[in-house]
Amino acid sequence: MSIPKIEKMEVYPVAGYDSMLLNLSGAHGPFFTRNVTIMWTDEGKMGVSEVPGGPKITKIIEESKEFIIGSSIGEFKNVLKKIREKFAGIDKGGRGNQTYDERTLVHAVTAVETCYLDLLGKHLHVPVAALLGDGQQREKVGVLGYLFYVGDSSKTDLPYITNDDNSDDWGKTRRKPHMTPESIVEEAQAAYERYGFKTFKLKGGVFDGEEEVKAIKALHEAFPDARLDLDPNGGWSLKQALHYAEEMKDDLFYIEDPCGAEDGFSGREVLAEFSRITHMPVATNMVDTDWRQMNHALQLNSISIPLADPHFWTMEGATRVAQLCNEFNLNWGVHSNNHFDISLAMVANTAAAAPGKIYDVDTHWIWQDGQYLTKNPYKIENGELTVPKTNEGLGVEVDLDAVKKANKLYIDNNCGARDDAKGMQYYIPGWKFDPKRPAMVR
Ligand SMILES: O=C([O-])C(=O)C[C@H](O)[C@@H](O)C(=O)[O-]
Ligand SMILES: [Mg+2]
Repeated sequence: MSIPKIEKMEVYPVAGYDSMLLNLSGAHGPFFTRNVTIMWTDEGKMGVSEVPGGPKITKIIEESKEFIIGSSIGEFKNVLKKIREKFAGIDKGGRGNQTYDERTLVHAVTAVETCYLDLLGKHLHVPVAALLGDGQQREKVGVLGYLFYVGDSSKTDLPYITNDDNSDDWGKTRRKPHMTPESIVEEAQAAYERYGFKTFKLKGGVFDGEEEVKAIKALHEAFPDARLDLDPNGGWSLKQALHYAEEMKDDLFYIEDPCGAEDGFSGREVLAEFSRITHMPVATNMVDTDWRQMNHALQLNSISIPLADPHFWTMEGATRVAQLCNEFNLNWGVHSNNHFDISLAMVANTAAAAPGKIYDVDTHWIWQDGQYLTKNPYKIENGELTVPKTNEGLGVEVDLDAVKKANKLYIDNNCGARDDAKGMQYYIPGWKFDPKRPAMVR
């Protein structure tokens, strides 16, 4: 039997439409960007991946071609090793202070790794989940409803999308402003009706903490059985975090990055103090984003729910974090950014391979649902994604015409990496990011 070899590879920087979602980093612009990579084998099969956008990541994936073209799908780990060696040291600044990860190499390695895994799964007739860690653990993966405060895009002259989906309340409401506790509940209700979520996460770090506490209390009243999470991305001081946590202790199921580095102490140290005082389950996608940080976070007992995004841990790395969580009595979850349906398939397969009792995974998909780059997108039903054991590879068929259209949208609008300050400056002239102040508090 011959082993397929990679004959061709293309990286497509792509853009899709987004709502004016608010967070500590500011306001999402009208377009979100991603890098879609496609590899073709000499047997004519396609392997696909999706990672965060921006030209720095595009460039590394492009410059990795020399190791990829001509390799067999069995050689993928050696290829990844060569890429890691060639670009070692380029992410010296780490993930940065923004809500999103500003590294480049981890994302580029994920882009390449996922294409090979997709091809291997197709070649071996198994889902990617079966190739990761200890193999596929489940077919159903719980997903949370990711709620955001949404700004009034009509206050800007930016080309935000409106009226793109009038099929139900969720489609209608997701492009409208949501700035009060009542309106956040309406958002949750509409999302629940379409997707059936059992867990909701509210993105905080937007208003003064007291206001966000009100939104959580309103959500708890409206959905008394739902598991709730609030994530201000480390924007509160330890003192503030302790105060708000006390107020929400009967409402939250867990809390995410309530505080972070301050006064010369690392985020891991400060979260360790928070955890010890409150005994609350604490999730993070900010302080244990690589193994060195994870080592310190574990020694300090800083957190109990590492959110291992496969886009910045790689699919194999995120599964390894899940194995560790399972052995060490931690709970594994997933972080996300805006994404298309290829990433949805990546998250579904990784979570399907995560052993033990995992938390409902994050996804921004509900804000993009309808903008498909595949012909058979995964669906969220009853708050779950399904990865059938009969799937092959990621379980999606890429729609090349749709990818090319999304690439044109990226080029025509001069898109690049994410910048949430621009949209925010329409609300507050001269607005600048401050990792310790909610976006609307200036
Ligand atoms: O859990 C998180 O921190 C995120 O999802 C980070 C994202 O950057 C979120 O803040 C967003 O999309 O604005
Ligand atoms: Mg977070």
